[in-house]
Amino acid sequence: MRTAYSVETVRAAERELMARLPEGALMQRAAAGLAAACADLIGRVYGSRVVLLVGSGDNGGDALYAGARLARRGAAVAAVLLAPERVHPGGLAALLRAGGRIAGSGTGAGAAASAGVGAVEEAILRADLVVDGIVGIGGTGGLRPDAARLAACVGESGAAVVAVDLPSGVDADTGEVRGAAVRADLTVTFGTHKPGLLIDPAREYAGSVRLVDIGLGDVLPAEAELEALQHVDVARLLPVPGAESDKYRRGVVGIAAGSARYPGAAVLAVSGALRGGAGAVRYVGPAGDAVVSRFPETLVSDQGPAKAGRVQAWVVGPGAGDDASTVAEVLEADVPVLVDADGLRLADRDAVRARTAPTLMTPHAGEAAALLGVAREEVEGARLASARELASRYGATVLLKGSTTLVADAAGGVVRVNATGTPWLATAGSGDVLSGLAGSLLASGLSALDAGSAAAYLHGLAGRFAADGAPAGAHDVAEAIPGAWRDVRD
Ligand SMILES: NC(=O)C1=CN([C@@H]2O[C@H](COP(=O)(O)OP(=O)(O)OC[C@H]3O[C@@H](n4cnc5c(N)ncnc54)[C@H](OP(=O)(O)O)[C@@H]3O)[C@@H](O)[C@H]2O)[C@@H](O)CC1
Ligand SMILES: Nc1ncnc2c1ncn2[C@@H]1O[C@H](COP(=O)(O)OP(=O)(O)O)[C@@H](O)[C@H]1O
Ligand SMILES: [K+]
Repeated sequence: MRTAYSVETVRAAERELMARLPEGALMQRAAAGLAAACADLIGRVYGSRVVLLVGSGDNGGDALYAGARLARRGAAVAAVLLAPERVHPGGLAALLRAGGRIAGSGTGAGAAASAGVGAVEEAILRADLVVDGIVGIGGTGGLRPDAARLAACVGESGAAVVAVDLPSGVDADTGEVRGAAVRADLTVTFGTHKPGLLIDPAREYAGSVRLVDIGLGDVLPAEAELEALQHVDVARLLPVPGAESDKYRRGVVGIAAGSARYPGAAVLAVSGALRGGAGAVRYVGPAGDAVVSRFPETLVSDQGPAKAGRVQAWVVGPGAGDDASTVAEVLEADVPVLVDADGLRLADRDAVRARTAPTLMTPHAGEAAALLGVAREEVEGARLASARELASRYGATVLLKGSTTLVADAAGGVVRVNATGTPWLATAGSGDVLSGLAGSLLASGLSALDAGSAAAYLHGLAGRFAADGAPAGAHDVAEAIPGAWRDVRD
């Protein structure tokens, strides 16, 4: 499991750890890891041109100490000081001792970045490596103008960019980016991931992320704010039939989807459900012929959901058009229900809130925006807050789809994030496959949080396998699910 902790939690853990260690020890651990990661990234340190962007906090201190290590290995290191009068004194002294200099000064100590704006920009543009130590977890609000200008200049440079702890300008706790931010090739983060490193849009600014162990793990609480399942975690969740299994024990998933206008949505939801581990897939709705001709193993009912027979979880909504009564009927069932697509629009909020069995809602950003009464961009810019808010309003588990998929429970607690997907998944019908898959996992007994996050994981992986660098249709994604499943279990 990859976990991420909020700034508040990190601060508390940091205090506890610092009290046990000699002063400065944590920063030395951080700087050592940072310098090693920089060296790995650029390959050859000796003779390389390194520019440090140094804010007045400890993030800048990390950059300076790491810069000193690189200077000792023969790099030409120049520090751009955003607030020279408040720079980390020990870090600056270490850099100067190691032969580094202050950018814009030409000679060494004493001059400020403001002494030569042109020189600073030129240094950034000519650098092999830029180390962004402007601001880390101490950042608040969007970058201030001086810092924003530097971030823009970094964007124009061909240098490799390493962010210290976080790319400056992104919100550590939420993944929101307001205004300018540094775009990094690599982010070297200390002690634990921060939620922002795993959630778009900030995740995109971070590049690849390397975690440096500074000993914080021992003092962090058991429950994180955010967690990302890995192969082993998903493998543990996936239902595997035993010797005594039969199709009912494995779970029956009911799919109430499709319409005369959109029969394909029913077929795709069934295609996902058949690969989700349930023992049987039952279909109710007007697309029975289309479903059976593609998947003869489906149990098709011409009755409504209430009379369709035994079902351990329902999926309702994909391609449902305006069939509000089926959505209402499914919501009355005392089994887990997944509500997707048109179902999200048609579901009565009070009916969802009144349910006692789990409900899993699976909106994309546009659907979530409509439910929250805000613009789509607002949801895309603040995914974590949006998923949590929706979960709380509906008293349901919410899986917010997109480049990073989030799954949040109504009661709060840890939020799961999934990043196995690929932009190739942005293709019509791939969400229908996901809802069938997640519904199937619900039917086999997983909680809404586990079913949603395991389904998102498999679906993302299947998308990668199906696309493999070329466009794939939603049905290709469904067909790649068994391969994803095997990959996870291996
Ligand atoms: N946690 C750990 O265990 C360890 C943490 N370590 C490191 O410490 C870092 C945290 O250091 P920190 O607390 O000194 O804060 P930091 O991120 O440098 O920011 C404060 C500075 O930023 C400024 N500033 C604020 N907002 C801004 C904005 N929008 N735009 C521009 N500037 C802005 C703010 O200015 P001020 O408000 O004071 O004027 C102040 O100068 C952490 O990220 C990690 O790198 C490691 O060394 C070891 C272990
Ligand atoms: N840029 C992206 N990167 C990764 N996954 C994506 C991206 N865009 C969409 N997806 C995934 O593709 C699926 C699309 O679902 P959805 O928007 O409901 O499509 P549809 O309604 O056509 O079925 C979701 O699983 C979503 O997470
Ligand atoms: K930074």
